Amino acid sequence: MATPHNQAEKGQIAKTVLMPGDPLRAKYIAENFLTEVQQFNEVRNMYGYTGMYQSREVSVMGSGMGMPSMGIYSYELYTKYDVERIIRIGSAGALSDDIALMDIVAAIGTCTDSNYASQYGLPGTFAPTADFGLLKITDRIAQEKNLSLKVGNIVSSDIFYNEDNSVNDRWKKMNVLAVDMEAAALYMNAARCGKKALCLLTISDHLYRHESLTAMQRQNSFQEMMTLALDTAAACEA
Ligand SMILES: O=P(O)(O)O[C@H]1O[C@H](CO)[C@@H](O)[C@H]1O
Ligand SMILES: O=c1cc[nH]c(=O)[nH]1
Repeated sequence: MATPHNQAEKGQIAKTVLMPGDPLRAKYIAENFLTEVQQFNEVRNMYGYTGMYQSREVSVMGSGMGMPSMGIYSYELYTKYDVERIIRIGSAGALSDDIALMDIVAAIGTCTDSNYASQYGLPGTFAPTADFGLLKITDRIAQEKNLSLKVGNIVSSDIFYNEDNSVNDRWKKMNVLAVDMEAAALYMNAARCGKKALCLLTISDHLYRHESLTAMQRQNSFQEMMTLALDTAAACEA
């Protein structure tokens, strides 16, 4: 049953999986928020765990950085392990003047500079979008918790260190809120596999104000996003 990247047996992974880029963030969630935790993967140190949260089974696994890595892990979860929904919980750089450090962004859609969609041979440009049902649940929970959730478009880039600063200006002019590196591959895999996905991002850097979170702010604000994603998972159908 194992894949080249995941040693789990079928049945060891919950229907809903939270995916941070960093496998140590997955470990942190398992250790601090889940009970009855079982580790299902350590291949390449891409840790994966299943446990209980509010009486519901939830898994959490790292995706690694970039679309090829997210592409592999999410495709395997959807197609080999019968996972129904994946909620990415990542960090992002803000483009918009209306977004502040520690804000949580929910990506209703994601642009990309990657050619990931070329595999589908489409006669035009594909628009990767979040699952509306998941997004509605997250938005409702955020309102109940009085959290500032910014819902909008993002861009998933293949390039972290871009020497051309004008690239950000051009996305910003299209009202793109923030930059990550994985959401587009996740949304495309979900669409292709007939599954559900949502990407939540905590703003760790502002690319115009040149601000970034301290280690302590990072930990606290990521915890808000983690509980928002876990509460969303718990509110989903089994
Ligand atoms: O914090 P994560 O989820 O890794 O997300 C962001 O951080 C990494 C870059 O530092 C990229 O993976 C980007 O998408
Ligand atoms: O600037 C940033 C910060 C986090 N993640 C990104 O992809 N870019």
